[in-house]
Order: sequence, then C-alpha cells, then structure tokens
Amino acid sequence: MTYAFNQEDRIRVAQELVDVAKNFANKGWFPATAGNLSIKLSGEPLVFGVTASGKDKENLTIHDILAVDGDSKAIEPTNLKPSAETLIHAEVYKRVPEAGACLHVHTLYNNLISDLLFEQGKLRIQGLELIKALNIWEENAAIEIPIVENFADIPKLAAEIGEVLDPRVPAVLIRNHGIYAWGADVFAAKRHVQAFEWMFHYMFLKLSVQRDALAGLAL
Ligand SMILES: CSC[C@@H](O)[C@@H](O)C(=O)COP(=O)(O)O
Ligand SMILES: [Zn+2]
Repeated sequence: MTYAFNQEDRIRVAQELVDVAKNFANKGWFPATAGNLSIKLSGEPLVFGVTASGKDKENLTIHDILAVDGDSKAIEPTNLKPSAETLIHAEVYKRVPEAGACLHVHTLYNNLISDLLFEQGKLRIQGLELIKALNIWEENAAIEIPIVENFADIPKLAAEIGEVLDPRVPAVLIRNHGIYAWGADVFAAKRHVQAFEWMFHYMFLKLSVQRDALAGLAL
C-alpha cells in the first residue's frame, strides 16, 4: 500500500503531538498517563499518527507515536501498542472529514460537569465569548456538547460518540472520563480543548453558585 504522506510528514506530526502534549501536561490534564492524541496523515485511505498506549504524556517523545489505519491497526511492524481508545479517534475522522487532529484529556472540570449534567445528555452553553474560539461567530450563540456514558467496551463507546457528535460543536464529553475534541489541524484542536475546558470551569462554578443561592432561599 502506498500512502499520501512521507517520512517528513510523520516526523512533523509526531513533533506536533509532543508539543501539544507538553502544553496540556503543564496544566495537569494527563493525570496518571491518561489522555491520547492524534493527527491525521491521510484521509483516503484513513491513516493517522496516534500516541501509544500507557505512555506518560508528560514526557512524550516522537518515538511514542505510531501510524495506524481506519481499523486502528498499526500500518507497519512496531513494538508500540496504539492507544486503547484509538477507535474513538478513527470514528471522529470518519464522521468529520474536515477533522485533522483529535485530542483527549482528563480534567477535573470536564469530569465534574459531565457527571452533573449526564441525565440531560448534554451541556448547553450560551453567550460566552470563548464560543468564538470554536469558529462560531453569531451574537449570543448557543452550543450543546453531547455527554455519553463511559462504556468500558471501546467499540461501543466509539459508535455512541459517532452517533451523537455534532460537527458544528467539535467535542463530546464522556461521563466521569474526559473530553474528545477535534479541529482542522492541531492548532485548532488545541484551541478548542482550551476553550471547552475554560467554559467547563466557568459552568461548574456558575452552577455551584446558583445551587448555593437556591439553597439559601429555601432556608
Ligand atoms: C490511566 S487511566 C486512562 C485510560 O483508561 C484511558 O482513558 C486513557 O485516556 C489513556 O489510555 P491510553 O491507552 O494510554 O491512550
Ligand atoms: Zn481516556
């Protein structure tokens, strides 16, 4: 099989993943080796560079990235095992052809908000300036981020994410687990993750304040 990328592309992609991992690791977004990252190398056939499973993302190197196909299988002999959640990345690339990078982090606020609002199946956010970081420019725009159950069966989890995702809103939350967010390239995907995380923090604090205020009124 010949692919529409070369060795230079692979090294560039691996370096971009190492750089974004460093940024997120400095924020504590990869606790206990959690998280995984990918960048698309080719759309037809689908091939992407993804982090190997179980690596310490705080100390990621270009040797921790391997190239896999649309079935999440390594395209060449390697000792590296693809991320346990590689199928989710593949699902995103199949459902959103414009996606060029997909990033997954486990943070305190994405976990808290995903559990608090799980029964609603989504988190609605309206009017926050950072929605513009998602390339949505309407005044007082509203977005809904889907929240799915944290199925242990990864093919089932990937299929569920594929079912609920809305290409206008480039992220899905997994209950008590983390976020998958994507973008046209790693720069956009990183901006999206940062915007979502800021908005989750804001929404968690706002809901907590509202809950305390309501409890005060009930006294
Ligand atoms: C160490 S807990 C996190 C894992 O269960 C998983 O959710 C995760 O994000 C990392 O898995 P990985 O296989 O290293 O890509
Ligand atoms: Zn995870």
